[in-house]
Formats: sequence, C-alpha cells, structure tokens
Amino acid sequence: MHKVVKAPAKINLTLDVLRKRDDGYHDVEMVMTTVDLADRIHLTLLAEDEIRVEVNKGHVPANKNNLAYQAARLLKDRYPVKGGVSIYIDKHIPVSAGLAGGSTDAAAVLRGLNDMWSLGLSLEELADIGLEIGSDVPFCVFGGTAVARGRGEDLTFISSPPPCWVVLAKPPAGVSTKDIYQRLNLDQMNHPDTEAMIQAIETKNFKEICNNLENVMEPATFELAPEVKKIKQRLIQFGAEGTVMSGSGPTVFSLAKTESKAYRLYNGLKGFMDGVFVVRLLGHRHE
Ligand SMILES: C[C@@](CO)(OP(=O)(O)O)[C@H](O)COP(=O)(O)OP(=O)(O)OC[C@H]1O[C@@H](n2ccc(N)nc2=O)[C@H](O)[C@@H]1O
Ligand SMILES: Nc1ncnc2c1ncn2[C@@H]1O[C@H](COP(=O)(O)OP(=O)(O)O)[C@@H](O)[C@H]1O
Repeated sequence: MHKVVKAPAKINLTLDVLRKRDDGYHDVEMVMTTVDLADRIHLTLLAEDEIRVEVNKGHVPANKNNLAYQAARLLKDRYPVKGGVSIYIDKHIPVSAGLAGGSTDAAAVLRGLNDMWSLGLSLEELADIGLEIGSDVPFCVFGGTAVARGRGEDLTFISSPPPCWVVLAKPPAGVSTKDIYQRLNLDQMNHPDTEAMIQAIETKNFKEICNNLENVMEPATFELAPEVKKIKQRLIQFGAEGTVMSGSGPTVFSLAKTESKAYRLYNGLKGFMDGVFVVRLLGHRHE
C-alpha cells in the first residue's frame, strides 16, 4: 500500500517565552498557523519488519536521527504492527529554518501510518505520541491556527486568519533552537500581546494582525546571526505591513494582503539573497 501525505510548514505569528521549567524546557505562549509550503511524505508498507528513510535533500539525516523515522519507530514499538514502512521525504521546507520542517514530517508520518496500519488513534492521541519527538510536533499533527502553551503541546484552536500571502526569507545562517532558548534574557523581554493577536485573528483584522506580530527570540537570534535583522529591516524598508522572525529563526516573514504586494517584497529581496518564497497562509486544520 502507498500513500502520500502533505506536511505543511508553520509560522509563529507571536512567540512568547514565559519562564524556565524544572524539566529544562520553557513555558511558551505562541500563536502558530500553517502555510502552503509543504514537504510530501511518501509512505509504502513493507513485508520486511524495517523502517527505511530516504530524503531528497542531502543534509538531512536518512537514518534513525530523522524525525520521520522516529515517528514510525514510536508507532511500531507501541502497537502490534506487522511488517515495516519505507519513507521517502520530498523536502520543500527549508531545513533548520524555524518552520518546523522536521516536526511536520514526523506529524505527517504519524497521521499517515495511523491510517495505513488502521490503528484508529485520535489526533489527540497522535499529538501525545508526537510530543515525545519534539515540542512542535503536537501542533503539526493538527495543523490550523492555535495558541500553543506549555512546551507547545497545550493547544487552543482559534479561527483562521483572513487569507493572505506570506513572503518567507531564509538566510543560509544555521541557528540551534536549544542555543536560542538558552540565550534568552527572560527578565528583559518585549512580550507580545497574545490576546490582541487572538482578537485580531478572530475579527479577521489584517492590519491589527500585522501590528501584533512579535517574537521574543529575535534579539538572541539577531545577535548570533546579524543578517537576520538586516532582512527584517529590508522588508520593512520595502514597505511590508508586518514582519517578524518565525520560531527560533533564521527565517523572517512578512504578511501581504495581495499577491502583487507579496511579489514586490519578493523581488526586492531576491536582489540580495536566495531562499525567498511567496506562499499562501493556509491556517486551516488537516482534513
Ligand atoms: C522555537 C519553536 C517555536 O515554535 O520552533 P522552531 O524554531 O524549532 O521552529 C519551538 O518551541 C521549538 O520546538 P522544537 O524544535 O520541536 O523543540 P524540541 O526539539 O522539543 O527541543 C529542542 C530544544 O529547545 C529547547 N526548548 C524547546 C521547546 C520549549 N518549549 N522549551 C525549550 O527550552 C530545549 O532546550 C530543547 O532541548
Ligand atoms: N525530516 C526532517 N526534515 C528536516 N530536518 C530534519 C528531519 N529529521 C531530522 N532533521 C534534523 O532536524 C534539524 C532541523 O529541524 P527542522 O524542523 O527543519 O528545524 P526548525 O524546527 O527550526 O524548522 C536539523 O538538524 C535536521 O538535520
């Protein structure tokens, strides 16, 4: 049996870090939503009792370090499944970008194998399993638009933002999520107004969404990778209405009400860098 599952990327419209927890993680509060930039996960059931991973991007591990592999492993270890699976990852999401590229692949494998192996698990149960792989996986299991709290597993789903365009700019810099969390100065933060963002989304007020974009990780990532700050400044100079870094970065994105406005920003940036994409903000949950 063969199945192709879409694994969409996420962006953080707000990202707040509240406190450090005893377990070494941080309590977060962030509004996340899915965009129409996705990996395609090809799943083929095998008679052999093994998990094979292949990726069309060289610098992504094609072994047990791949989050997609870990998702299949977790299901096989927990449920009486006969045979194995071959996973081919057709990557389109930039890697280590702050877009949950690996997390969303893992979530897609959980959803796809739940189906193919007729495990009958709910999305909530898959999200609980996903949390063992990473903090962003539970949101990626559902997709849509949600306020994520706790480590990222405590999800409150809200309406989708109004349809709009997203210009994503991913510089070559690599930043480690762990590193950025560790470098945060919890006492000196410009906390986002999460409530105002939720209101803006619920009332589909594009301008207010733009005005409330905020990510407390920006200063830490800007310090490590100054080109990220330059990209944000350029997008603002080119007239972007709302611009912010996604997750721990290094991707910066701007929202645009129209496709022509999005491509004006895109063309402006293309003169300076590769790694620029125009995608649609999806914001709705998996079917
Ligand atoms: C920053 C965010 C925002 O959406 O996304 P990305 O930048 O990765 O896209 C997430 O919190 C990243 O989630 P994820 O990338 O799954 O993190 P994990 O693999 O669970 O954890 C990697 C490391 O980040 C730190 N970490 C992660 C989540 C959290 N709530 N508190 C933390 O302190 C921990 O040091 C952990 O060891
Ligand atoms: N399926 C995958 N896709 C992308 N990166 C993966 C995958 N599996 C494991 N990784 C590893 O995870 C890290 C990047 O994860 P990713 O989710 O792309 O970052 P981010 O959460 O910042 O978007 C890299 O070290 C990469 O090698």
